[in-house]
Amino acid sequence: MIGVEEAQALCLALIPGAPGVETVPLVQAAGRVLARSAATGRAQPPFASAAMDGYAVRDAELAIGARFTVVGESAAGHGWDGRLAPGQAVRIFTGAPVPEGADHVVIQEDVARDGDRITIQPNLGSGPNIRVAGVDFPAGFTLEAPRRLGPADLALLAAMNVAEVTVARRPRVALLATGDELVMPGEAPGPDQIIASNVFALKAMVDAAGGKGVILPIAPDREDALEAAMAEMAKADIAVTIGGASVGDYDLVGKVGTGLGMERAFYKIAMRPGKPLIAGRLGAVPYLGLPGNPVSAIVTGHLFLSPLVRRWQGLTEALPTRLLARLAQDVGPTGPRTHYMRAVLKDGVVTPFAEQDSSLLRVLSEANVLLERPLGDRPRKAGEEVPVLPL
Ligand SMILES: Nc1nc2c(c(=O)[nH]1)N[C@H]1C(S)=C(S)[C@@H](COP(=O)(O)OP(=O)(O)OC[C@H]3O[C@@H](n4cnc5c(N)ncnc54)[C@H](O)[C@@H]3O)O[C@H]1N2
Ligand code: MOO
Repeated sequence: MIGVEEAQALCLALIPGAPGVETVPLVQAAGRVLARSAATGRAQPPFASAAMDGYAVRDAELAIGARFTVVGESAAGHGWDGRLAPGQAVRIFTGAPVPEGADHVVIQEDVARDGDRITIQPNLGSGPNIRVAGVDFPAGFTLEAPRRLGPADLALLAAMNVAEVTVARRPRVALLATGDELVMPGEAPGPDQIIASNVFALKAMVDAAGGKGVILPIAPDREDALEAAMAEMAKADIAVTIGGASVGDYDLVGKVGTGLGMERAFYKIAMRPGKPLIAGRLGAVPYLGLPGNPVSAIVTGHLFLSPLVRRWQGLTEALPTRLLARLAQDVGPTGPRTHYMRAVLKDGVVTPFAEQDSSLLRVLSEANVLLERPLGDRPRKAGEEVPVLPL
């Protein structure tokens, strides 16, 4: 069995190359991955601008008790287009262009005004309260691709006067639950049946990673039906089956995949939960066969499927975030598989749940991190630093 890191590398290598792209207006670009770097011809601010409301003067003339004549006004959107002469001041407001000749904005709290005369008061601050042209970004600035566009990026692009951006297409991820025991929520289960659950988590994870999760009709444990459903999945950008990955007589996914010409990258990894994971290509499409146990499917989804969706969009940083936290309690040694324990992280301290069975959705829903216990690890004491993966 291969380790998690090696498996993740093999998995990411299944991605065909540069993503398909589309151009969208800025208002639709939140969360999308920038596929072409965006450049601007503008500087921001485009002119030296006031950072405070007050009076623009010459710095060299500033002194407590100094007097100036107010000769004009510069407001945001309406500058004053004269040139400041000695002894003159211009009334100025935040965001307004600083007039030529001025190099200091005295805030109005530091000034006494009488008609068109101002006198500098003893509480004079240091200034200069001016934002130089291009201090935010210069003309020619480029926001580099690839990059997931967050709220601040959208504001930055807008300030750059970029109205539309070229982003990676959202990959269509086909999610196929398999098993005679499954019905969809809202249907009437037979006495030996349960409700298909993990596909809903996986769709949410795919969507959050920037893809479009598509839940297909449940495939029964019959070779012909599974073959038809899996062949259909090869039309998606990423194909995922859930369940039927293990060694039971009705675990048919590997066999049917092989019959369809699946090129296998690996089968089984040294992790718990999630050992019977399959990865490969169905036709040209990256394929994952996730184990059926709800927690196993969701944990392997977090470690393998979400990264695949991110890498498909061209992101180089595709793997889950890993942080360090202190153990709340002693934990024992690990066995031959890296254990991803469901746990709660609070104030930098991580507490694993006592119950770790891979069928327990209620425990998973209480967890906010996976506590990563590397295979073959020694016992760890309360207070030791350990890696955690936020969920
Ligand atoms: N003899 C062995 N038995 C098992 C092994 C093994 O190595 N030797 N591995 C175990 C491990 S680890 C896992 S994980 C499971 C995974 O098996 P499968 O991927 O074949 O999953 P199924 O057998 O189809 O289902 C397992 C379990 O999960 C339920 N399930 C399946 N799909 C869904 C779904 N979409 N939503 C909710 N629940 C689902 C299914 O009813 C079973 O209870 O195999 C172990 N066995
Ligand atoms: O690894 Mo299975 O995924 O233990 O339940």
